[in-house]
Amino acid sequence: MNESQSPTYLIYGAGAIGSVLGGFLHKINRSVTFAGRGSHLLAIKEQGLRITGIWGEHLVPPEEIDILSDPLNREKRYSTILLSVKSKDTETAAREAAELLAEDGIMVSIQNGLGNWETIARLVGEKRTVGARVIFGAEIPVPGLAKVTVNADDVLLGEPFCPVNRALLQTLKDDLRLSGIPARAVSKEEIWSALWGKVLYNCSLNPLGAILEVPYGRLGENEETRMIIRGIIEEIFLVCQALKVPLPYKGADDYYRFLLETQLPPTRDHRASMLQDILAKRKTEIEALNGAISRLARENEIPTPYNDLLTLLIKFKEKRESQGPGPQG
Ligand SMILES: NC(=O)C1=CN([C@@H]2O[C@H](COP(=O)(O)OP(=O)(O)OC[C@H]3O[C@@H](n4cnc5c(N)ncnc54)[C@H](OP(=O)(O)O)[C@@H]3O)[C@@H](O)[C@H]2O)C=CC1
Ligand SMILES: CC(C)(CO)C(=O)C(=O)O
Repeated sequence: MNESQSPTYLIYGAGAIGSVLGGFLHKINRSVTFAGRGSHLLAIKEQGLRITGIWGEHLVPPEEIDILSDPLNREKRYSTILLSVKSKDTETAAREAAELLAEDGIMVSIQNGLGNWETIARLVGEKRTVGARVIFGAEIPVPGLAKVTVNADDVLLGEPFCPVNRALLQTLKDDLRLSGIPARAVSKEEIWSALWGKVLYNCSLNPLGAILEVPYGRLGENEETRMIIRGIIEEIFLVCQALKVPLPYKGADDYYRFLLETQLPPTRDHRASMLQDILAKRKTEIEALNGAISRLARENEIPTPYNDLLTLLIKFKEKRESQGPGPQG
């Protein structure tokens, strides 16, 4: 991007997080195109996109909603693609979006879990791949409405593999901040460390929240769930040690305290995205979270019974929700 050009944003996966990011970028008059599917996309096309919650109200009226399905939009090449699909859809969505990415553009993974950055890099090249750590919460309570529920820290952006188009990366960070979303650009080491830090957080809370069907806060209040959380964390630290992953915490004890005392309080009322997936009968991101930990642990001969069990229970719940409870309930 040269000085005179403005970024062109494509939100690939206009669900909860993508709608909030796209809606906020629209608020500061950036060029934003939405790619999505289902009832939410239909609703924003017909009635516009409404954003509500802790960061205030905003409406993108229907006449200002730019949807990728417009044939002219499919001819365009976008400078900055924000990939905001669930991890199970990364391969397909990134492959589709790769066709629309400018040669010197960036594709930013706005996702939780392990493996997404590598998949994107395989499809668009390491020089166009950017990682993000997002730790604000968003939901779609009804189609057409995106609600910002909680915020635990700034959005972090960084180059996971090698230098990318830095002007675009800086512009994205500046645009997010200008729009009202706290964001920072960080080094390669910090973005990996932040991704794994978020994996620790999601692995500790999401499957338990989804299995027990309670908000995050309840998991920290009960001795039983705290014991399980501790087991999950200790196993992930063993895997990180074996893989030499630079975690932003000194050890399992240190992180356990940080989770309970610092990270949990501002997100106490949040229902894990994994719980929202189960309730909506969607597949979860367990394979990119505890499932990925179990796989990496097996490769390194590390026993991870807590992560293995939670992965199996979530898979059972996914099937039960999609196939129905059966005669015994
Ligand atoms: N929601 C949250 O609070 C947070 C989420 N995250 C992470 O952000 C990522 C996105 O999560 P979230 O916004 O909740 O997910 P959503 O399911 O709300 O949004 C993803 C959207 O992308 C659509 N989609 C999937 N594949 C394609 C495709 N090939 N083409 C077009 N649209 C597609 C989905 O449609 P369909 O539903 O039909 O599959 C869905 O509408 C995840 O990795 C999540 O872990 C991170 C922090 C917080
Ligand atoms: C919303 C958030 C950031 C929890 O704070 C999350 O990561 C999730 O629900 O999976």
